[in-house]
Amino acid sequence: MKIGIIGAGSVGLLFAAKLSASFPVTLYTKTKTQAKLLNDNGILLDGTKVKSASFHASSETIYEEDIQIVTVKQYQLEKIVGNLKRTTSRTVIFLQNGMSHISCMNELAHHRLYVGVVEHGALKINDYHVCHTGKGLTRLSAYHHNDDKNLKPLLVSKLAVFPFIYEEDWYEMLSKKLLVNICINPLTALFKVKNGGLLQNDYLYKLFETVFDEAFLALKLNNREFYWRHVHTICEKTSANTSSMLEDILHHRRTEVDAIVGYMLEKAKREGMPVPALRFLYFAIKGLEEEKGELT
Ligand SMILES: NC(=O)C1=CN([C@@H]2O[C@H](COP(=O)(O)OP(=O)(O)OC[C@H]3O[C@@H](n4cnc5c(N)ncnc54)[C@H](OP(=O)(O)O)[C@@H]3O)[C@@H](O)[C@H]2O)C=CC1
Ligand SMILES: CC(C)(CO)C(=O)C(=O)O
Repeated sequence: MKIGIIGAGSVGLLFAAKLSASFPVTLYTKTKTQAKLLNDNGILLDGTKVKSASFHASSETIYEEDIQIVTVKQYQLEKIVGNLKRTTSRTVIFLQNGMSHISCMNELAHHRLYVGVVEHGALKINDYHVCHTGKGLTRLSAYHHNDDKNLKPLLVSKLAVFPFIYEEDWYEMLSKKLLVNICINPLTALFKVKNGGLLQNDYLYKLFETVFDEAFLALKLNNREFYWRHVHTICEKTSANTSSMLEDILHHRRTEVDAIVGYMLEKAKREGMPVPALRFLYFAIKGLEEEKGELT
């Protein structure tokens, strides 16, 4: 079984490093320069060159392997989706944060589609060097087509140090992660605090809970206590983290606010549900993105 990984950023490089130990992997880069660097040097994982079964990098967009794992950011998906529309049926796994990628998956109904949640931490050091900053697992769930012979080798592969877990309900799986990201990311980016800051400051804690309640209602989930405990626990466990949204703001990069809060605003609008705290957070983060650190 051959695996294609589309996007050679933090997650793409980590997945290529880990999966190429057991499977033939093609890593699709955005530029020819990065493909050449990867083919010349291989992948460095935490400073050590990875021993690959068969690894190749390419900037072509042929995507001919049995499984394609898409690791670009949500706002970079349009081109990839366009390319995937033209390829014949294969197994395609989307690993983006947030939930707005679901709408573009409806354009790819001829593929066997999966969504995933990455609970690892990955940090790209340069075009061929990645650090595995947090050891976790990857959850996968069928968007449609749950009887897929291509996926089985991945799920049962003996990648004990890089496990995959199958989840029955994709909506519940993505909603759980979305709730975590919507409660933690925008507030930490706005107030420039580590994740734990939301638990230590009584006023930020009130905002944290307000955001949770609006998002929980808009997602139309049951069992508030279960989800609240989940979000709380992740915030405690990652209390020393700088959230990815705060990192993006500090480095003057585009954030994933559209995929996270933007998705929720659209959903609430369709349901006719007022979500004032989420609206405020959305525009606050868009405003910070535009500021680029300069005094105006
Ligand atoms: N990093 C992490 O620890 C985690 C990340 N995630 C999620 O995974 C997703 C990916 O994150 P991450 O890897 O950090 O993001 P990165 O920005 O590091 O990686 C995305 C990569 O895709 C490349 N790319 C963009 N467009 C194309 C294209 N058309 N063809 C090929 N490559 C392309 C980008 O190039 P360029 O930069 O030049 O645009 C970049 O190298 C996000 O949704 C994120 O939220 C989830 C959990 C953990
Ligand atoms: C879980 C959390 C909030 C950890 O920082 C995260 O996923 C992120 O920063 O994007």
